[in-house]
Amino acid sequence: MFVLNPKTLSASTFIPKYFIVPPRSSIPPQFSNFKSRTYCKSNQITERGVLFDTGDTFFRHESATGRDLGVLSAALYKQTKGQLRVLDAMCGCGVRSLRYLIQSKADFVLANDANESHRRVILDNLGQVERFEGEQRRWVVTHNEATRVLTDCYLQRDYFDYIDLDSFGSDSSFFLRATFSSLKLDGLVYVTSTDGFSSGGHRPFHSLEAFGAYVRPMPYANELGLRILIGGAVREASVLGYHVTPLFSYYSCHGPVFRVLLQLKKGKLPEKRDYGFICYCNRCGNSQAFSWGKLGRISCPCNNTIKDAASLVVSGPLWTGPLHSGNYIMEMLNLAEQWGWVGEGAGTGLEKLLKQMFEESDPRLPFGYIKLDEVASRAKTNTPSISTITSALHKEGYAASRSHIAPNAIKTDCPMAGCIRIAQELHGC
Ligand SMILES: C[S@@+](CC[C@H](N)C(=O)[O-])C[C@H]1O[C@@H](n2cnc3c(N)ncnc32)[C@H](O)[C@@H]1O
Repeated sequence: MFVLNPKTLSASTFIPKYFIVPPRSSIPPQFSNFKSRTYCKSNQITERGVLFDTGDTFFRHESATGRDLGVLSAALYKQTKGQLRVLDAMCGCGVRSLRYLIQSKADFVLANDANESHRRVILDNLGQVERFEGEQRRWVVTHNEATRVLTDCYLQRDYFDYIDLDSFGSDSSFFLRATFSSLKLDGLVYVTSTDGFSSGGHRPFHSLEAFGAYVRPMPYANELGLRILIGGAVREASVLGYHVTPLFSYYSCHGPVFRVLLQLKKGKLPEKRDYGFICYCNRCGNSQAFSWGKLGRISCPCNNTIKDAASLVVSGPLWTGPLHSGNYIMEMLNLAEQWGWVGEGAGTGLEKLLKQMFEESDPRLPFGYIKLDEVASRAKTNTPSISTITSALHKEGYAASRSHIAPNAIKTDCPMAGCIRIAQELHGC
């Protein structure tokens, strides 16, 4: 699709064509399903002190935490790079665009939604920015199909610092190549998937199409949802000669919603072992990650071999590396503290989440999580409490943490047999 890479050509000025709105008939049929689903009738809502109207657009209160994380990361970008141009490619009522302008102090936001009927509510919401700040307009609203907007920006060498892709299902994969083409190097993409069927391994051929990963049922399905989303992005970036790494990954059961913040860099993935396959053994409950070279020769320490396909399950290729950067999560937590979003009187949700993400970023912790119900059923005991089993694991020198993805699970480098033994010892067996 893209032959020239203008990022490597000299920069030139251009006249943005954002106001050109194509007739609806120019939207390809696969994107014609733009009817807004009204989850919340026209009403005014305040999110972290920002007032906006949801109109008749698709809006979910439950996504507020995902929006908080986006706003924090965009603000950190602005603080470190000194500039911030955001493309909110599927803006709905424009709440994110508004928050990027007001809270992240974006220099410019292009708010796009293919559904033209959202125009009034988006304009009203973003119109507040000038009313309160009395400054020149820093935003533009368009109603194009997202790939067209992204491709136009790429062709005009109008690169963005931060692109928010908040699409339905597994659609985001469709936009990734055009997104990476219109993003600055070191720029950030905040991408969403709501495809819980693929991560559950219920439609491996669909996940293959959408994310390039053949996924089969495994106990840590919701982590797989994040890993196939990142893995799909790694694949798309590599086609263009780039690589991406996640700064944070966030799962919310409301939807479900999988969100990752990716940073674009030039060249190949530095750590090849971060992209590969994972294998789960139904017989012993252990998991392992492995690269292309070992595919076909995989066996489990319990002597289960790939020939016993029913009990040794392989998924991939997908992202097998870290889900978060610990340092980055700390920076987000510090900023959230400065803004009064965490700490005394701020509610515990965001603080708890960021602290759990920080714990999960311990490099000793492998991919996946172990559900304590599975430990209990293998150990034939009652389910141990998370705090008891994690402190027992720490005492034995293992790394162990909660998982923000699954409330009744732990992440640990202790093999399943060790967890079973500890659970039995805790119950005096
Ligand atoms: C999940 S909603 C966005 C919600 C919004 N970002 C928020 O946080 O409230 C997805 C939006 O994408 C729009 N949309 C769907 N497919 C699109 C496409 N191909 N191009 C542009 N917009 C699209 C829909 O009209 C819808 O408003």
